[in-house]
Amino acid sequence: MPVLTLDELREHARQRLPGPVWDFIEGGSGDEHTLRAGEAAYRELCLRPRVLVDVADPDCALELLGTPLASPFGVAPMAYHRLVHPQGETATAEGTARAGALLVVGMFASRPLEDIASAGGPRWLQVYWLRRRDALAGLVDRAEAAGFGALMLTVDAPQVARRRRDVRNAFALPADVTAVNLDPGLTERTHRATAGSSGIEAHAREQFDPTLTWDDLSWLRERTRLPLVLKGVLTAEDARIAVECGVDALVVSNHGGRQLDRAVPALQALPEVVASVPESCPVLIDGGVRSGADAAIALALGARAVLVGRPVLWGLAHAGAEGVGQVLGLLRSELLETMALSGCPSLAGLGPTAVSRRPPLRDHPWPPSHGEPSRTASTTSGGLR
Ligand SMILES: Cc1cc2nc3c(=O)[nH]c(=O)nc-3n(C[C@H](O)[C@H](O)[C@H](O)COP(=O)(O)O)c2cc1C
Ligand SMILES: CC(C)CC(=O)C(=O)O
Repeated sequence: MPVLTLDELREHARQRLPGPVWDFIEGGSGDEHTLRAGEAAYRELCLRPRVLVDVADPDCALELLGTPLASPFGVAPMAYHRLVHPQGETATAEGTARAGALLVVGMFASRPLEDIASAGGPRWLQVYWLRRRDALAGLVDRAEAAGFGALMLTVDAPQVARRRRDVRNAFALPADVTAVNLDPGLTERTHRATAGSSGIEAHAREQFDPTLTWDDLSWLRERTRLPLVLKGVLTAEDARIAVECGVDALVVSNHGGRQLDRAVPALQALPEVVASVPESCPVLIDGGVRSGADAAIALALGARAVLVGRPVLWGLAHAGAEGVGQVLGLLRSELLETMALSGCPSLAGLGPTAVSRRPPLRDHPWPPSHGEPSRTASTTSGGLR
């Protein structure tokens, strides 16, 4: 039976993975409020389809920071793919390359960068700011040598948030899953949970540098010729500073609800970030994208591309490279269908007027007063406000 929805893949993955690994992937921080709100934000919006437009040949290819992509989808950086499949990131890279999507490899990848690069698809590297600046520098040099197209610095994790599922499960990495691109001394702590802390949280508290400020960015900016992308920006204020600091692109993200609980949903933050940066600074988004229609909504509100996290791990757990290809292929075909049925055959045609906020039910007078101007005309007829 072919897999028709991401939810089906999720269920296959849930059945296959050990409970604590499933919880590590699916879980969020705190009360998981932001985790739930991230997906729900997409359900609050609707598409405003236009009709009688030639949609015989919808096209969703694009170029992002010089990287050509078959669709505006990328794999969000995620640690330790070998937790869900023995081939880990090399299988993810194969599936992503076949789909012509972007792969953002995590600093805590469980396969060597050079092996991942051999799949040949478009790839960027994500890093955290470690106390050991030499380890960060070494990775940047390797990424350049291995043909990575950009460097993404995650800035929403001065420390890793408490994720209660992981604390309850005393989650720690199995001995055969490690961040192989870093010196073993740096990652040894991930294998040991202690009372009240998962191995991952304890490791990050030791290794992540919480003193990082905007002033430090110049070190990284000068260290690499690669475009620099900041991941984890949620406000217009920070977006403006990032551009002043020479950042080339932004990812609007709350880390999939895994860092600050009660942080604003990424979709809600997107318009203010887009409005505060120049056109030359692409804005990406991640968190809660579960269908091509979700992606269409984010693109209409100004995202240049959409990163997808957990669903890619569901596909990887289910069927390795093939499963990753299924996830990205499904999203691309759903997006193309949404574009065709909305009367938007090109990404350029997807703008804010393609989206409308779903008005609360009480705003629909019933029975309708035909001929009377609708009380809700302003919310239903002019796109998103
Ligand atoms: C298992 C897992 C590991 C992650 N590891 C990282 C990481 O190493 N670096 C990072 O910047 N974000 C990491 N993230 C966050 C993702 O990049 C992304 O922001 C989030 O998963 C997007 O939400 P989604 O899963 O709803 O698509 C991780 C997410 C998950 C689920
Ligand atoms: C190793 C972790 C810090 C990876 C991460 O960012 C996450 O689990 O969300």
